[in-house]
Amino acid sequence: MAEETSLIFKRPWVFIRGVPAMKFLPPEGPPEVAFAGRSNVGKSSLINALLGQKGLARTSNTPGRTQELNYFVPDGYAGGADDLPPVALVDMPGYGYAKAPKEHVDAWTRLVFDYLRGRASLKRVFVLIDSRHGIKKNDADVMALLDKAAVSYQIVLTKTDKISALALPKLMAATQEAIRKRPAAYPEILSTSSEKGVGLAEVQAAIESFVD
Ligand SMILES: Nc1nc2c(ncn2[C@@H]2O[C@H](COP(=O)(O)OP(=O)(O)OP(=O)(O)O)[C@@H](O)[C@H]2O)c(=O)[nH]1
Ligand SMILES: [Mg+2]
Repeated sequence: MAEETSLIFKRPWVFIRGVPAMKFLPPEGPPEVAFAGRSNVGKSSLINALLGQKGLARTSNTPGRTQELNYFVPDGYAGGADDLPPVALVDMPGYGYAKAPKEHVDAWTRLVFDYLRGRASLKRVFVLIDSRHGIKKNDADVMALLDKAAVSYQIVLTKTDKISALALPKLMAATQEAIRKRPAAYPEILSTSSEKGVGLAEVQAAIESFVD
C-alpha cells in the first residue's frame, strides 16, 4: 500500500471546516493528526509546507492567527459515509501569548485542551517546539495532558533555519532527554524548517502511517 498512501501528498488538499467549539466537530471518523504548539511556533506554515500549498492555512507574524480547529483533507472526497477522506490534518490555535482579547484566547485554549483529551479519531499530535526556545512550561503542560489522556504525540522542532548547525544536535539531545520518561511521547523527534523545506518528508511519512 506504500505507493498508494504516498499519493496523498501528491494531491491537492482543501480546507473543509473551521471548528470554533466542540459541538461543531465533525462526527468521529477518519484518522486525525493535529498540530499543536505555542502561538507563532509555525503550525500553519508547516501544514502549508507539507502540502506544498502556500496560502492554504493562514499564517501571520502576529501570534494568535489561527483561532479555530481547521480541518484539511485531500481533495476529491465528498465526505459522505461511504466517501470519507483517508486522513485529516487539524491546524489548531496556539497556546500561550496571543495578540487577541483574553476571553477569545481563553475560549480557544479550552477548545484545544478539550479536543486533545477527548477525540477518539485523534491518532497523533505533533507538538511543535520552536528551535530557538526549546520546551517551555506550557508545552510541558500539554504533554502532561496528553500523557494522562494516553494520546500519542511526537515532538517536531520548527524554524531550524534560525539556529546554528552546532546548536541543533544539542537541542535534539536535550529534547530527547525531556521526553524520555513521558509515556505517550513517540521517541523519534523530527526537525523541520518550513522556510527551507527541511524535514518535511519525515513528517509526511509519519502522517502516512495513519492513512486508512
Ligand atoms: N524562519 C522561519 N520562519 C518560520 C518558519 N515557519 C514559520 N515561520 C514564521 O513564523 C511566523 C508564524 O508562523 P505561523 O505558521 O503563522 O505560526 P502558528 O503556529 O500557526 O501561529 P498561530 O496560528 O498564531 O498560533 C510567520 O511569520 C512564519 O513566516 C520556518 O521554518 N522558518
Ligand atoms: Mg496558525
